[in-house]
Amino acid sequence: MTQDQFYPCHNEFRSDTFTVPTRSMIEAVTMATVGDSVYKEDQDTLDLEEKVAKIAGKEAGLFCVSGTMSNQIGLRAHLMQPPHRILCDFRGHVYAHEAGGLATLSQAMVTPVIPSNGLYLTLEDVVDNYIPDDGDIHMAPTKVVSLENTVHGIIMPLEEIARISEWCKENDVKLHLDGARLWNASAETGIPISEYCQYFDSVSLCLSKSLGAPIGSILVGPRKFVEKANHFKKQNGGGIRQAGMLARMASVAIDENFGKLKGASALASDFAKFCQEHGMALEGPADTNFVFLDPKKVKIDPEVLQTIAARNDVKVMGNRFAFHFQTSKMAVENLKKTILEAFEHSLEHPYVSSGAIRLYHTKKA
Ligand SMILES: Cc1ncc(COP(=O)(O)O)c(C=O)c1O
Ligand SMILES: C[C@H](O)[C@H](N)C(=O)O
Repeated sequence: MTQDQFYPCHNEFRSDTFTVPTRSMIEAVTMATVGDSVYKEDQDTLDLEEKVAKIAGKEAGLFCVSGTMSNQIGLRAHLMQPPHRILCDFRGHVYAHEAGGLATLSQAMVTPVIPSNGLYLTLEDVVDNYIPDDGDIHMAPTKVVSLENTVHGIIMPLEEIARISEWCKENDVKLHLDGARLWNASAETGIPISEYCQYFDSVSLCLSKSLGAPIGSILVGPRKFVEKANHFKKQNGGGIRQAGMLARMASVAIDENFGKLKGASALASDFAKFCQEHGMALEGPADTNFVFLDPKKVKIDPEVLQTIAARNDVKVMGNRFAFHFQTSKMAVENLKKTILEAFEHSLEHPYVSSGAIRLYHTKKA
């Protein structure tokens, strides 16, 4: 990537959601169909839904404006009659970052579980926290287990997913995957998306994160399930009219950028190694495109980090550093300079956070 080819987000480490449409995506818009996708009359949208459903090995797909929408309407479509609850990782986006949607749209309780291995949920974590539907009127029974892969950039092993899936089937519990970054896991492991998805009743696959599409996620699952989820999509204002332009861009994103995900992970691994070599502890392994510093051990003041980052022309947020196919190597070097300066400052002035450690530290976010 030469200087004049830098993407506007080349120095963006807050999230891979900041990736921007490529020239080919923008050019594709001029050929997009313009049917009304609420009436299922937009061919490009139908083609994208079918394409991703096929990639996932599922019957049907539903284009949604966001990952939050595809997760929340998917979980809602699984949940029939309150009182009920979902079980998920305490870091799970469906619980931690979707504005309490489970409580409002699904009237659901949540069991947020801290993984006993510190990495990802195991079957034992699920069984130890599951509430059976046994008539006990004090309880809200567990009706859905919602996993996330990757979770904080960590790849959940297929074997563990298979164990949880088998148990869910035996116990009449639905299994959903927030697969916002399943693409990243698949790129790293070489395991096809469909092999991961086979274990789930539903999967939300984001196109607007590491793949670089401007908007969109696809919820995949059985056709009847997707039809019901579409009902909730419309109910919540997600019925988009001429979605073909967005669908076209997303389709190009899949075709052109999936192969670039490993490169982003390589940049993340390099940065993780740099941090560790300079005495900074990670919160977990940098399996894919995220590096999380352990905020309990690396006591960097987020505001100090932001000030130093601005001086070095990089954008950061909290203790997470995101890498994507539009990240420049120059920006990674500036990030290393930034974190080193902030870490050295913290050794003299350790930061103690008050309240929950949150991903969003900056007032602007
Ligand atoms: C793991 C995960 N799931 C779901 C979402 C929601 O996606 P969106 O921001 O498009 O609502 C995000 C956000 O990037 C995410 O990180
Ligand atoms: C957490 C935030 O909502 C967004 N999903 C991100 O990963 O940046």
